[in-house]
Amino acid sequence: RNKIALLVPLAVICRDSPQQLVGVVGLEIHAQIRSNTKLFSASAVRFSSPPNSLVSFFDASLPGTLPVLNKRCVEAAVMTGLALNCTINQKSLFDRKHYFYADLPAGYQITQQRRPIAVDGVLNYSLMGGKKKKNQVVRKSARITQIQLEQDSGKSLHDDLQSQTLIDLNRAGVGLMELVMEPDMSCGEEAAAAVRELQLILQALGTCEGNMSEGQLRVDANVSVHRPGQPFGVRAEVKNINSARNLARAIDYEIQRQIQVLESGGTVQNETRAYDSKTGIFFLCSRFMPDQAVVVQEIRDRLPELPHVTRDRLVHAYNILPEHSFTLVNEDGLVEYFEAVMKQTRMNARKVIGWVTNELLGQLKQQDGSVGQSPISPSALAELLELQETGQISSSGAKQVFQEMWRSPGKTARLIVQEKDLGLVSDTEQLHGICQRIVDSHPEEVNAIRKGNKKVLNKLMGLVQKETKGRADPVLVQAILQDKTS
Ligand SMILES: Nc1ncnc2c1ncn2[C@@H]1O[C@H](COP(=O)(O)OP(=O)(O)OP(=O)(O)O)[C@@H](O)[C@H]1O
Ligand SMILES: [Mg+2]
Ligand SMILES: [Mg+2]
Repeated sequence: RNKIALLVPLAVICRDSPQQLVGVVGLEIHAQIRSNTKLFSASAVRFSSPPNSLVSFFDASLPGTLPVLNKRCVEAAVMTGLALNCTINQKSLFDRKHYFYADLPAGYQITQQRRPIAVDGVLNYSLMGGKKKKNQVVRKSARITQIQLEQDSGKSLHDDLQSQTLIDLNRAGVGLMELVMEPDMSCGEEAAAAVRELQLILQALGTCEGNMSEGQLRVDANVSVHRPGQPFGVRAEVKNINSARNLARAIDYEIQRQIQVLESGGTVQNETRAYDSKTGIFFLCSRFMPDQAVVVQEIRDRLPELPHVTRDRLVHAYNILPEHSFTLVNEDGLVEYFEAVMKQTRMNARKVIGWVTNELLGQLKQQDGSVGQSPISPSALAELLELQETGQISSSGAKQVFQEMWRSPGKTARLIVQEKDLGLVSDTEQLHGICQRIVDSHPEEVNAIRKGNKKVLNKLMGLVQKETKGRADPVLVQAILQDKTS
């Protein structure tokens, strides 16, 4: 069950060329449904609880117990299906998938195969690419064959010292959505971008927490290679991947491996699981209860703003670049932070983006922190930006203040400007004096300016700023220097 992929960082270029063998990738994604109770029983769903403390008779498959379908799980799957442009089947059926494994006490998993809850969807996602590489948003899509509701299995805990395996059934019966996708992708980078987008959508919907390292989102990658125009090759399955980055690496490694196998005259083996005989239908026999009805239209009305809509909205509302909308949406809490700052400052959005993505994210990345842990609140940052915007401090001064605010949380920008004497020097007389000294000591530059080389003026402005440690009011300095060199 635990095929471990050997991970070697390799990049596969996502490009079609008629002679070359290229990768074909289809994902199966298991998303644990965010719900208080399991799919068919009232046991609680919780992580890191004592082993076997969340197990009802049904979860342990004791005879005489019956499943009761959890409405919340159905709603989550319907909502996810709607967000992914699926058709919702008004009537769907459960099937039994029989296989024998210690952490599956019934000997079968209740899943959906023939008539799943949602079908025919599409996941739209984007990559950073383009000719100049990585500065253009390239839009892609991958079709979703179906979304099926199914039970999670228990967990096997291997005790190597005593060479025995212990079973924890806390996870047995937790609701999963399996998203089966068409083989529409061609390399690891695409798969990773698609999974990241899906993760954002699930989190926006609240139907799955989407944490890959905790196993809430598990991705199996089916990988094959072929020559474009030819039928697909035999697929191998790569499992147990715990991050989007490792997913990309594992897929690219597998594509390269298969290309090498084929080019050296070998054949790719279809590595399938031993336990997937798909027999038997399971009917959920229950009386119709009106309060248990799931109304698709009601869920459609409740859909929250999805990540691609958020990105479009940000681009239009603030006139920012598409790539910046990706940065904002990708970082948990950053959209809210940015919009809160925007409400409280007159500074232009693109300048604010610079502050948020360079200064704020830069600091957070250094400390491996999240936006929620920023010692500088949106309103504190807005206050600082206002000082810059109204010409009370220069942009380099503002950056110094930012660093100081980071070090001493609670101190306002205004206070730091006072304490450190970082305010802009706009005392005309004082600036006149400084400018005169610079003009007197640089006759060649002044001559060049008088002959029409206006660029040299910037050099003089730089010298004034050097003398005032970047605190001179740039507008005033420019006016004074222009006057003195005309
Ligand atoms: N030639 C191929 N190359 C790459 N991927 C493929 C190819 N053919 C099918 N796939 C992908 O394989 C996956 C098949 O998933 P599906 O759940 O239907 O069957 P399974 O893998 O046999 O079942 P299980 O759920 O037990 O893993 C899909 O994601 C599909 O896109
Ligand atoms: Mg599979
Ligand atoms: Mg499958």
